[in-house]
Amino acid sequence: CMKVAIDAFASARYIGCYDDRSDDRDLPNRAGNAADMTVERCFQMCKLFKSGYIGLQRGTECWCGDSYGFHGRAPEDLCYIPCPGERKKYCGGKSQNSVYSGYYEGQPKNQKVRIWVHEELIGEEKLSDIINTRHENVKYLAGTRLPENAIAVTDLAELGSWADILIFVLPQQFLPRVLAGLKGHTRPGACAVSLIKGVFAGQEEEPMPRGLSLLTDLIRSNLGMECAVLMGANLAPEIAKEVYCEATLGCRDPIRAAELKRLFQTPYFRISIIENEFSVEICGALKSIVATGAGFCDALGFGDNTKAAVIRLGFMEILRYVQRFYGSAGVTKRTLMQSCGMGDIISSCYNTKDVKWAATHDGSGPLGMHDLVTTCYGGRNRKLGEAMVLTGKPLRQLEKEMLDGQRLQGPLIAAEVHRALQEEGQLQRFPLMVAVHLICSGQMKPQDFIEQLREHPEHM
Ligand SMILES: NC(=O)c1ccc[n+]([C@@H]2O[C@H](COP(=O)([O-])OP(=O)(O)OC[C@H]3O[C@@H](n4cnc5c(N)ncnc54)[C@H](O)[C@@H]3O)[C@@H](O)[C@H]2O)c1
Ligand SMILES: O=P(O)(O)OC[C@H](O)CO
Repeated sequence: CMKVAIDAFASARYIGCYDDRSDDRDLPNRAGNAADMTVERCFQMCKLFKSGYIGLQRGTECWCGDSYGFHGRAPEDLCYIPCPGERKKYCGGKSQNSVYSGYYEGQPKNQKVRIWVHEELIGEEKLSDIINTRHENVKYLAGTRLPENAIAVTDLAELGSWADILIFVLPQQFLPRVLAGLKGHTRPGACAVSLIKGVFAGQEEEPMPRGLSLLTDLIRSNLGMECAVLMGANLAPEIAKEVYCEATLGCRDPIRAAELKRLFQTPYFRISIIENEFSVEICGALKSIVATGAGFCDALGFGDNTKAAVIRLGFMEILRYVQRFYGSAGVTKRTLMQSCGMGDIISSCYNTKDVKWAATHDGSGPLGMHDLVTTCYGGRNRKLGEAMVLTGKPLRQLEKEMLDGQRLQGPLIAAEVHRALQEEGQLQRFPLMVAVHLICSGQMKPQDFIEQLREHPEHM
């Protein structure tokens, strides 16, 4: 996965009031006039120009373009003329455009999506050049043809000054660096969506606050914009194959939530919305700890009964954690029943078992999962949890050998959770998460994993 910035919105989204000049139009294409002008009407009129932006002026004029803001932003009260066909919206001022972004049915494929790529050399070629010429990310999503409107860029400042929506999908440990590159270079009115399953582990020079820090809070505070979350039982190679799946969108603003849903949802990628962003994000992070524990179970040769118990106890600990730390924020059990909760635990804990099966049967597994063997996606936490016990190798060595140097998220998150629980005197109530951390950090023998669960509070 990568960080994506896109210039399209699945419906009209107001950007702001911008100055225009009759001798040098900000949005250069005049689509026409309409006495009953509406925002949607102007989008329809601009269809011919395949523009990402529209500007409405003097109530009835419709302008189209691929950029805006050349003459600067104007005070909002200068765009005071209501649209004659929908008086709740504004259609510009005397020399100002009310600018909207969006797209209409049939157009999205023409819109450009810019993908920020951490530049790497693949042989002698730059990864960004490979993506832009061969339309394949040969390192992180090999075998999937990317659409030609997805353009790889390497300059974060350039990306930030261009994108209306910033979508973050990268391992948590790289986020601070990426935010530093974007800071001060984002567009007014831009918003963010985080797909990162993790928690902020802090940086050495900044002592951590109590409890877990959410990555979305880091995005919000660094970039000064709203940040929704999108999490689900989603393995990238399967999504690339357009296999049916679902995800949960956490977004507190119902209008933005509806817009984002229209943007992301496809016939094979179905989305449920819940308001509580925290709970969606925290579920996405904590499931990696449970998946690591499921990997221990597989390595230790316990059967399906034990693994089912581990998954359920992990599930109950996530619920307990969310209620303990985010209960006052109105989190309900409903979140855990979403794709970001139960669904994700299942996909993380079982997927690579199927991969292994597929691999040993010439790749003829029922889900055609052979691709997963060659990528570092599906169920890595389970897989490395298993390998840690089977090989006895240190985690860092396995990360080098099996994840091409990437850090595994489960152990990082488990360490943070352990710290937060210790601060609150809650270690006893979360024996599974605690045991995963102690095993990953070499403080407990894997063989003692199940011993820690015999007196689980769920059974008391
Ligand atoms: N929301 C969801 O439904 C969902 C589903 C699956 C995964 N995820 C999450 O998406 C995130 C990323 O996925 P992934 O772990 O599969 O990663 P990945 O396989 O997409 O690859 C790693 C990425 O890190 C970038 N990178 C490598 N070195 C870097 C550096 N030094 N600085 C900055 N960037 C660097 C690479 O360019 C690449 O894009 C994780 O947090 C994962 O949990 C979310
Ligand atoms: O490979 P994992 O263990 O990080 O899991 C990937 C996704 O989060 C599954 O939804």
